[in-house]
Amino acid sequence: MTREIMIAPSILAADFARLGEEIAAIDTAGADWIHCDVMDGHFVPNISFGADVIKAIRPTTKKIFDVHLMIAPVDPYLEAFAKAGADVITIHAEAGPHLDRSLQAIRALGKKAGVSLCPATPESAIAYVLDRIDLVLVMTVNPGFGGQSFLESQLEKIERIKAMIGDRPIRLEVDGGVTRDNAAAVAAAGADTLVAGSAVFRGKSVAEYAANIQAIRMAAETGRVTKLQDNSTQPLRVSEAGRIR
Ligand SMILES: O=C(CO)[C@@H](O)[C@H](O)COP(=O)(O)O
Repeated sequence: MTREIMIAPSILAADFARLGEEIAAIDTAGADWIHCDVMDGHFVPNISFGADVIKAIRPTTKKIFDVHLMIAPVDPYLEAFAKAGADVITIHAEAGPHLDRSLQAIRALGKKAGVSLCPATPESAIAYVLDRIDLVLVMTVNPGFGGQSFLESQLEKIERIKAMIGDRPIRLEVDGGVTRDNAAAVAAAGADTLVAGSAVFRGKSVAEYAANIQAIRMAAETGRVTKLQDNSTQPLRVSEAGRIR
């Protein structure tokens, strides 16, 4: 099944001092989803923000809030993120202790459930939870920091997961080091939802963010890479409300 490409800028790369304005800017610039990276300094070696920040920024946009929890344990915090306004809650297969139970809890809270795999984790980790998920997130860097280089080794894993998904209504999201230069390969491997932090938030203006988002989208949709100086000429196309489909 071919799905519409969604671009999900990671606000980890935004200016935190102006977070609300930055989210409004990427909304105007054509972001489909808003990707929120939650880090606990335990599961990953960095601390970002928690449910209170998500609650505070929720009113700045109507776009889907795609919340990626890089935390362990996760179960005690699911309700807080659901109440804060997350639409999709993605947890790590490695975070434990009981992936199946946590995924059921996310759906019981009325949210879309996602599962993420670190680069060293094989796709077999999700074999028995496919009926419990709405999204798989393949990490193409080791989680914890923005601005790292894309791990090419993960392309094969994306292809394998795409085959496992088959016709199931599950989105295949890729996160880490995604740029206009590798977006075509990522989409060709089977990804339909592309997270990008540094590659979107480079520049300062809404126009620059829009050009960055459009260049990633064009590469993913057409397989053609847009050169940096060319992208201001590309028409801006925003998908309809960034719905999950
Ligand atoms: O979850 C993570 C990192 O742990 C990602 O969402 C990165 O924040 C993406 O940033 P770039 O690699 O695109 O700069």
